[in-house]
Amino acid sequence: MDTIKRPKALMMYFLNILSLYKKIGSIDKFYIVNSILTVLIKAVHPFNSILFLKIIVDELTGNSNWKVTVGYVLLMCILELFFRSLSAVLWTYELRKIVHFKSIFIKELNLKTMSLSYQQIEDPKLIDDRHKAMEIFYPGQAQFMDLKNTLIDSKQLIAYIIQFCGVIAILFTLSPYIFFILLATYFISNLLNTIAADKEFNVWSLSLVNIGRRIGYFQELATDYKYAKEMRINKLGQWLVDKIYYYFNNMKKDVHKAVRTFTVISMIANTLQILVNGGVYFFIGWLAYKSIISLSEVIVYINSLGVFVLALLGISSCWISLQKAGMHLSTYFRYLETVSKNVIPSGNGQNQKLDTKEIKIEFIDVWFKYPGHKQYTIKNLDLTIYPNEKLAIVGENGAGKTTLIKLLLRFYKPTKGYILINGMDINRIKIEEYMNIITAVFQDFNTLNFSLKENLVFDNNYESSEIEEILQTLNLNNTISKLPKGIDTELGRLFDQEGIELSGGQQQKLAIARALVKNSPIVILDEPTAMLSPTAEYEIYTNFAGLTQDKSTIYISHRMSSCRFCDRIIVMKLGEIVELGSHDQLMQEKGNYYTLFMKQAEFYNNIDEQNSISI
Ligand SMILES: Nc1ncnc2c1ncn2[C@@H]1O[C@H](COP(=O)(O)OP(=O)(O)OP(=O)(O)O)[C@@H](O)[C@H]1O
Repeated sequence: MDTIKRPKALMMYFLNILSLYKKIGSIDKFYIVNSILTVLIKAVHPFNSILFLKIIVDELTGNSNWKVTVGYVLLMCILELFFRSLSAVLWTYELRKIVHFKSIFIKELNLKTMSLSYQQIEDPKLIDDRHKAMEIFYPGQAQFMDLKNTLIDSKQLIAYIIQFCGVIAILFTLSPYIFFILLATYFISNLLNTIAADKEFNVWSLSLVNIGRRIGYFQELATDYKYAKEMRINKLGQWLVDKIYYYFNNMKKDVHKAVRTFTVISMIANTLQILVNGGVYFFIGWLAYKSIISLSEVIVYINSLGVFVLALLGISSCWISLQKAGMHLSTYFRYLETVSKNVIPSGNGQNQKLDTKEIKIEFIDVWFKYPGHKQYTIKNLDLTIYPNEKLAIVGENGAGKTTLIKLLLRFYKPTKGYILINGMDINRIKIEEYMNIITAVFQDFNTLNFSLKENLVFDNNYESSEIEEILQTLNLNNTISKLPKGIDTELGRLFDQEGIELSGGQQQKLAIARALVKNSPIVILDEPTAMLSPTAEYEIYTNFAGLTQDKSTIYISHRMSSCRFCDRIIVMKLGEIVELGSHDQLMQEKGNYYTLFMKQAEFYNNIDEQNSISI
């Protein structure tokens, strides 16, 4: 839970903003020069009129030389033009660069997220950190911080402090007492505003970010095409709209709470400032009335007081927004520093070369429980998958089949035991290299709103003949060749009216084709064929076996008949292997496999009799 603890926290926020500038400086040094110039121009600008007005009034009330007076007026205007033009140029550069930095930072954040292990991206703490880190670039419901405002406010703060010091020096010459009263007012009102901002920020950070995420999610459910079917079939429209409304109401309450405290405290601070400023104006007037100060001095003091008030307000609002930004940047930097669990500690067999010609996979006494769970999902598992073997895994729902695959894919590490490939612990192989030797298609595979070709190869280059052969084997080539743009046709109509919607079965074939195009020596199919008819599944698996002759393949299917072509079949129950052998062996044993197989055969035979559908 992030709450502000001073003064250590303030120092940390300050250092965070400094780190942000350091990071930006490493991308573009000139931006730092631009920032320094911006601060100087902004700091000095108000003194142009203060100084020249005094000189002009002195001239008018003294020598009264109109030529000199006009000269001063012209000089003041030229300097004013110079300050404004330079500010505009610096501002344009600033805005242009902020877009550039945003794109670099978002890229960095995305790469960081992609580099994290599967287990890490499931961690709610990390999900929260990522969400807050992204908010820097896309300020959402929670309105935490915006990169643009942070960069601008940090420069403004320094400029206001310089202005403040300048006018304080001028006001000191008016009266040291006035100086101290103004200083005390500044500290008290700033303190009050900071307390108000803390309270407001805590409401935002502790409550609204979560509500904001929820609302975002419901919004997605209501508008995203992929949920449209469920929403309509189950008539979820009103239910969802009510939920969004409910959370907006909750948000409203928290916003009211935050804003009420902020308003009351700010009003006290502002009243204090107005009273003190009024007192000082009165004092200046009295000094002029008593002829203690001249007309030009009255103008200088009044202008200085105006700059003092603006600088004070500026310091206060920048200070508040920068505290939020500094705090938020802590999460941002923490997220960027999260070490991926995929990274192998140095000196741990890193960079060992793996012979990928013949792959032998060994599970040695593997036990696994999901993070935060007490029960083991995989128990006491010993298994060897021999080079080019076709292995099927069957078992009831929840038996641990997919979990076993997730361990082999390094989404999680075994709690106990080892998984070896050609004798090497898989967790010692570089993740990029590892992902080249293994591929998988899951039940919940995704097709993307890109072209069919991109869905197959992403950004890789493959020979067209290789892709053709695979598409032909999976019976997809006919469908694709009839399309006007062929393999370049976009999938889905989200971005292209001419895009196509594939049937569930065609999508599954596409996902399998994608895995085959990757040409990895280990291929896993975790029941991606559920939408296919038993005949189509059987055909695909048999053709698939032909395409993967020189690969180690693992199949998970609830259709026993589809596993018959495999060299061996393992039956899992409650995380353990309870049977292992070829189809014939297991049928002879008349154990779990036999029972499952016979039940399904009976079921399909009944259907067959009724509907003349054969498996
Ligand atoms: N991310 C997770 N966190 C916690 N528990 C999980 C997670 N994923 C799966 N489980 C649990 O682990 C057990 C095994 O799940 P798994 O998906 O491996 O089974 P399965 O044999 O593939 O089942 P199915 O045939 O239904 O796909 C189940 O009890 C499931 O609830």
